[in-house]
Amino acid sequence: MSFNVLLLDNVNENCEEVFEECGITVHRNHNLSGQELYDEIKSYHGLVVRSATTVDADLLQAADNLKVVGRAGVGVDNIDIEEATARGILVMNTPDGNTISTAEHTCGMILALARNIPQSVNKVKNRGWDRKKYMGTEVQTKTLGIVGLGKIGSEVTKRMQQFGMEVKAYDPYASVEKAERLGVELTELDELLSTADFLTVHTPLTEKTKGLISMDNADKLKKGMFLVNCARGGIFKEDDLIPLIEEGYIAGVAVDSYSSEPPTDELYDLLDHPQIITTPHLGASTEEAQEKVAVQIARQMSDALEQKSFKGSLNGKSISLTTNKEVQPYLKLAEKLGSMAIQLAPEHANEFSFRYTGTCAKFADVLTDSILKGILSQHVSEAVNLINARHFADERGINIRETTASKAQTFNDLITITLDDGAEYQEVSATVFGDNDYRIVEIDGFGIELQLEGDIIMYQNVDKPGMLAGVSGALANQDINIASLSLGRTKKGENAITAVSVDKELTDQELKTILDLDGVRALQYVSLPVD
Ligand SMILES: NC(=O)c1ccc[n+]([C@@H]2O[C@H](COP(=O)([O-])OP(=O)(O)OC[C@H]3O[C@@H](n4cnc5c(N)ncnc54)[C@H](O)[C@@H]3O)[C@@H](O)[C@H]2O)c1
Ligand SMILES: O=C(O)[C@H](O)COP(=O)(O)O
Repeated sequence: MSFNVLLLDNVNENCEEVFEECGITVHRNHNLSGQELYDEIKSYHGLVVRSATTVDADLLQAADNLKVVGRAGVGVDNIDIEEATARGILVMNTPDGNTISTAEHTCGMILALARNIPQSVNKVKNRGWDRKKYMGTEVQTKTLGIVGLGKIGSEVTKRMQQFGMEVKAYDPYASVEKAERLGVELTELDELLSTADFLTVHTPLTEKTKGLISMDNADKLKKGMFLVNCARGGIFKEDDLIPLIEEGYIAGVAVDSYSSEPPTDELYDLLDHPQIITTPHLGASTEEAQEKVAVQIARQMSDALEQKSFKGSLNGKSISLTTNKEVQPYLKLAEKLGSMAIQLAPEHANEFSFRYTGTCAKFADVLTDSILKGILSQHVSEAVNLINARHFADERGINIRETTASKAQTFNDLITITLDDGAEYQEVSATVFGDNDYRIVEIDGFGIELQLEGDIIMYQNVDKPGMLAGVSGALANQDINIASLSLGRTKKGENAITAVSVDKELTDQELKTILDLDGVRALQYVSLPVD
C-alpha cells in the first residue's frame, strides 16, 4: 500500500526527505485551516504538526483515511488523543528531540530575569541610559526551584548548577535515586515555593499543574522570587501575574508559552508589564531541535505506517507490541478466542473474564486488547484495532476481569474466557502450538482439541453409541463434509461435548437438522476466519 502524509506548521524540511526516502508521498501546506483543512485531510494517511494546528475531534472526524498523527515536538495538548484513540488513529511525538534547546532557553530566561536583559536592551535601543534601574542579582548561591524533574527539568538543573545555584525540585513522580544522581533535593511543593529565589516549571499542563501559582497561594511564595514558564501557558495563572508583581510577591516573570497562541489582545496588554519578559514560544526553535524532531517523527511515522515499529506512540501501547515476535502468536490466539467467545455469549453479554496462564501471562494487557478486538469486531461497525478496542468496550459497558497465573498445568500457555451465566457454554480455553497452530483445548472443563478456525458446531449429548453417527449422517445427507472433530466426556455414559469442524458455512435450516436429532442439546455454531 502506498501512503501519503500532510506536513503542517512549518515542520523542518528534513521531514520531507526522510518520508521520501521511505517511499512515502509528502505534501506540505502551511496555510490550511478550517474547511480547507477538513477537505484536504481526507486523502492523507499521516499528518505532521507542531503546536500551531489544533487536531481536534472535528478534524479527526473529517480524516477518513488517517492512520497516524505525528507531533514534531513534545506537547500533545493540541491533539485530541481520546478522539484519535476512539477512531483507531495512532498519535506519536518525539519526546526528547527538543529537550536541550528548551533547557538552554530556560537558562537564558533565568539569566535574562536576573539581569533585566530584555528591558535594558529595549532602553538602549530607545536611546535611554539607566544603569541604576536595571541593577540585577547574581544567581550564584541562589536557590532554583524546579517543578517537574523530567527531561527538560533535569537539563536545566545541570546547567544552572554550573552557575553555582542550589537546585531543589518538586516532582511526585521522580525517584529519589534520580534526584540524588542530579544532586537535587526533592521537596514538597509548599517548601519549594517558600525557599526558591527562582522557580521554573517543566511539567505538562494538567488538572494538577493548572494555576500552580496564583494569588490563591501568593502567601506561600518567597517574597521577591522570580518565575519562569517555558512549559505550558496556564501553569501560572496569567490573570494573576500583574497582581503578584504589584503586590510585591514576585519580582518578575519570564514566559515562553501562553494559554492562547498567539495571545489575545487582553493577554498582550497584560504581557506589556515591564517586569514580565516574553518570548513567542521559542523553547524548541533552534535549527538543531527542529531538525531532530522532524527527522525523528518522519522515521517513526514511516515505520508505523509500514507496521515495522511503533516507537513514540502515545496511544498504541498494545499496537507497539504487535511487531514483537514472541507476542504475535498470542495476539492472534487471543483475537480468535475473543471472536469465538462472543459467538457463544448470550445477546447483550457484558461480563467477561480473561485468564492468562503460562508465558502469555506477562502480556496480559495487550492480549486483553486483542481479545476485545475479536469480541468487538463482530459488534461494531467501525474498524476495531488494538488502539481503540478498550474505548469501544468502555462505550458498550463491557466489564472485564483479568487474571493471570504464571504456571500452566497442562499446556505451556492457555487463554481462558469465561462468559456470562446465560451462555450455553461458560468457559473456553485455547492455546497455540508452535507459531501458528491455534487450538481450542477445553470447553467447560471437557478436554476438546480442535483448530480454532472455520465453521464449528458444538453440542452436548449423553455419551452413548450412535450419537456421532446420527450427526455425521445428518451432515452427509446435506452434503456437508466434516473437516475434523473432537469429543470430550466426563465419564463413560455421562455427559459429553462434541465439537465438529465442517467445510462450509451452515444455514439455520442445516443447523436445525442437527438440533432435531434425538439426544443433541445446547447446539452452538461459530464461524471463525481461516488464515
Ligand atoms: N517551550 C517550548 O517550546 C517547549 C519545548 C519542549 C517542551 N515543552 C514543554 O515542557 C514540558 C516538560 O517537557 P519534558 O520533555 O521535560 O517532559 P517530561 O515528561 O520529561 O517531564 C515532565 C515531568 O513533570 C513531572 N510532573 C508531572 N505532573 C507533575 C506535577 N503535578 N507536579 C510536579 N511534577 C509533575 C513528571 O513526573 C515529569 O518528570 C512539557 O509541558 C512540554 O510540552 C515546551
Ligand atoms: O511541546 C513542545 O515540543 C514545544 O512546546 C515546542 O512546540 P513547537 O514545536 O510548536 O515549537
